[in-house]
Amino acid sequence: MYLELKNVSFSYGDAPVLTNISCGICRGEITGLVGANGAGKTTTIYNIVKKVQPQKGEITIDGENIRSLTGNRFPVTYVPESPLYYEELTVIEHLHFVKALYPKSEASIEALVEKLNLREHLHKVPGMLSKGTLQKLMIAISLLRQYEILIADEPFNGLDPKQISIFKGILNEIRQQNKAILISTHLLDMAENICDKYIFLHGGKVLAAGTKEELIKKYGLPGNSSLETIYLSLIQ
Ligand SMILES: Nc1ncnc2c1ncn2[C@@H]1O[C@H](COP(=O)(O)OP(=O)(O)OP(=O)(O)O)[C@@H](O)[C@H]1O
Repeated sequence: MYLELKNVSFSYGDAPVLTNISCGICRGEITGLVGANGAGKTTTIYNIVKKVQPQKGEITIDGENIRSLTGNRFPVTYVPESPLYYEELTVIEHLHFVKALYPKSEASIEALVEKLNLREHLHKVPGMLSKGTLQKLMIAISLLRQYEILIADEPFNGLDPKQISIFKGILNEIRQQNKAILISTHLLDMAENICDKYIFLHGGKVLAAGTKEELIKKYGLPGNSSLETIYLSLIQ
């Protein structure tokens, strides 16, 4: 595993949210972090992107604790669930700002603007953007950083079918570059459509993890079971 969570537990105050989470993601794969509302997907991501710290356990990348990977040595980029931006900067100013922070990143502003159909919005501030266009700005920003791991929290929120298809194409390119991808979603058909592996979170615990075929075999389910069938049979 490239990124690994080992027995991670986390509470907000006294309320335990994650209990002994152990799982990981590999390079060259898209892993779906799947679970119901409140299962702990965003909190797991917050622990990985260092927004919060686990009270127990550790998170490693290539065997090294993420606490010791500071600055540009921390190879994670992140698409947040709720957009984060500067009210006063336009779309193009956001892109130049992030690009300036990561001068060694090979991503090109021009290519991303083209790919994500952002050209007509370049001189607008975030308050003037639709939800989907704001989400595309968040995706563009995340891809401008230098990274080996892309983490996206409910990235399909607000995207129309064409933009979902474009984003799926981008994810495939990133997978081909042998980078690791973790996507959180409660949309099981979407996860089944794009992910190589799954981590099922339920009540702050890992219920099961693996490829669809591994899960079907492990739990003795019919060979043609959908991800939804697998998930529903496991949470019962
Ligand atoms: N800042 C916070 N303070 C206290 N409890 C929180 C906080 N943030 C989240 N929680 C609680 O932690 C649990 C897990 O929330 P989390 O947002 O990680 O779940 P999720 O799987 O991402 O859900 P969703 O699909 O609705 O985004 C929930 O019970 C939630 O109420």
